[in-house]
This record gives sequence, C-alpha cells and structure tokens, in this order.
Amino acid sequence: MIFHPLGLAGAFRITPQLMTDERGAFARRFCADTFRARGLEADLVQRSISFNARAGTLRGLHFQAPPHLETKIVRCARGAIFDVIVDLRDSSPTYGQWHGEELTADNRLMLYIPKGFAHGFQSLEDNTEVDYEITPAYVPDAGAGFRFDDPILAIDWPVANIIISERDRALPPSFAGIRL
Ligand SMILES: Cc1cn([C@H]2C[C@H](O)[C@@H](COP(=O)(O)OP(=O)(O)O[C@H]3O[C@H](C)C(=O)[C@H](O)[C@H]3O)O2)c(=O)[nH]c1=O
Repeated sequence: MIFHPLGLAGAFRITPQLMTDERGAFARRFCADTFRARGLEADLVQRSISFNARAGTLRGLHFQAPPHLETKIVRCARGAIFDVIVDLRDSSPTYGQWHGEELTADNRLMLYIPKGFAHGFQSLEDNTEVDYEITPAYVPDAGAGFRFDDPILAIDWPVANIIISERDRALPPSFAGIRL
C-alpha cells in the first residue's frame, strides 16, 4: 500500500500495490500492523456497503456527533464515485477546507478519513457500490451533517442530475459553526 498524505492533515489516499501475474493481480488493501506503525486507526469495528442504483446519487455530507466521531476507510468496489471529505476539526489549520477524489473500481484507490471530518460522495455510474470500514460502531441518534450544496464550500459535484434523500435535503445549509 502506498500512503499519499492529502492537504488535510491526517487524511490519506491509499493506493494498493498490485502484484500481477498471468492470472491477474493480488494486493493488500488493509494491514493492522502497517496502520498502527503509521499511527493510524487499525481497529475498524464495522464494515459496510453502500449500493447506489443510479449515477448522480449523492450521500452526505455526514458525520457522527461527538463522542461518536468516526474514522473511515472508503473504497469503490463497483463503478465510480466522486468522494469528498471536509475538515471540521476545531484545532485544524485546514478547518473548513475540503478535498475531492475520484475513487473507482478500476483505480482501486482508497481514502483514509480520520475523526473530525464530514464525508459524502456522488456516484458517477449506475450500480455503483462503495465499501466502508468504520470505527466506532454506528449510533443512529448520533447522525449529523449539512447540505451537499453548502455555499461556503461550493463543492463542484460532477453529475448535474443530483439524487439525494429527503433527510439529506433537509440538512442544515452549511458546516458554519460546526467544530468537532
Ligand atoms: C450509516 C449507516 C446506516 N444504517 C442504516 C440506517 C438506514 O436504515 C439505512 C440508510 O442509512 P443512511 O440513509 O444514513 O445512509 P447514508 O445516507 O448512506 O449515510 C452514510 O453516508 C455517508 C456518505 C457516510 O459517510 C456515512 O457512512 C453515512 O452517513 O442504513 C446502518 O444500519 N448502519 C450505518 O452505519
């Protein structure tokens, strides 16, 4: 695995290193010892799937409220997504900044998202599936977030036909004032 630090400290793009032969390839996409050695969270207690039937589906921008802040590893197992993380860490010099990354089944890229970030994505193809590794466990009442079209962030979502849930439509308009 190659860890590429993003401009938002503590977040990484991870590239699995393919070992190829005539059959195809093999690559490690997680290793607890490697993550611990890098000071990253290695005890990811839940693994989840997000299936998105239509291109343009947008989920987010979400986080779990303290004390249930999440660490996540996100990858695209089928199709493609535009993945966005937003730094909401109160003490961070990049507070209020965001990073977008195209994660696809073909590029096999992953994002490591530390605690204190909001997360969201938009699917770029039909039948897109996203894999999550998350800690701590899901706490239904801790769900929080803000709208994808926050005017302060002005995220340029790639697919014009945006499909979102009523819940996401009703989120607060901006991250302003949220400090984790
Ligand atoms: C997140 C989650 C949801 N659920 C249940 C709750 C609902 O019955 C159903 C769909 O939940 P929700 O609409 O909150 O799912 P998303 O809109 O995809 O939310 C996720 O989207 C953004 C992009 C994220 O990064 C988070 O993983 C998460 O907030 O799955 C669970 O049982 N466990 C879970 O961990």
